[in-house]
Amino acid sequence: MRNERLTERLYVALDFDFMDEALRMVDQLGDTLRSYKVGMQLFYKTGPVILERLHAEGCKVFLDLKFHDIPNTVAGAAKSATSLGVSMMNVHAAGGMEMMKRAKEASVAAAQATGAEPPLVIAVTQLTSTDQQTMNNQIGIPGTVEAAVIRYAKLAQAAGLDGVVASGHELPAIREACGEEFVTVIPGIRPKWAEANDQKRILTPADAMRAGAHRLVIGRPITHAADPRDAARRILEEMGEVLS
Ligand SMILES: O=C(O)c1cc(=O)[nH]c(=O)n1[C@@H]1O[C@H](COP(=O)(O)O)[C@@H](O)[C@H]1O
Repeated sequence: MRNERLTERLYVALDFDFMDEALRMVDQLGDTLRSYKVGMQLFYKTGPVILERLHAEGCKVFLDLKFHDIPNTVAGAAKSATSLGVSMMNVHAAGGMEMMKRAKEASVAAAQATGAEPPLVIAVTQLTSTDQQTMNNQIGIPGTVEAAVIRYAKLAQAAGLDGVVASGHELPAIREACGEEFVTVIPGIRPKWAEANDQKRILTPADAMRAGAHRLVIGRPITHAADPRDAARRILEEMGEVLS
């Protein structure tokens, strides 16, 4: 996976209200980037048609709906999402072993039924907007964020999932606990020139690549930039410098 082209290792988060805005961004970015993340904000407005449009443009799609429900319901959701041809989807690790296992199994079965490549199913660990104080005092999980993330990552791996979404801060510990092949998808990425916004556990693109990230997810530093294409190019350059 680390041999993938650089442009396939950066997913742009299309957090927009309307399909037109999202497609305008894809058009603006052109062939600079071809991998996109569609999350709740856009998908709940447009439904699957946004995925059809992105696939028709030859783009890869990470469907980020963060499933978290009883195992049977999540298995059904994973089956439906797989039928939409996405290349990656996520569930909350906090849903537990059976939920994650059923999601992966349902996804593989749905892909096999049509002869399609099964999407990666990955687990959200602790959100990058959560700091230790929030996790301990509000959510009620004791200990360090890193310990909580590692526990979730090991659970996801035991459930047969392909990887996790986590902040770059926990990357080295995840690699040590789960091995090099376990996919790490890293949001909360902020180049030095961008604002943190609501993200708490952030890393620069270069630091995330240095720490061994498989894929980065970046939204506002690109989509809210005065020149999104230039912002994307600068980020790809920063990632590339680490790899060269
Ligand atoms: O699952 C995710 O993609 C995700 C997990 C997480 O812990 N933190 C996180 O920021 N994300 C998503 O990654 C994207 C980050 O966007 P920006 O903060 O604009 O770069 C958003 O679409 C979030 O929903």
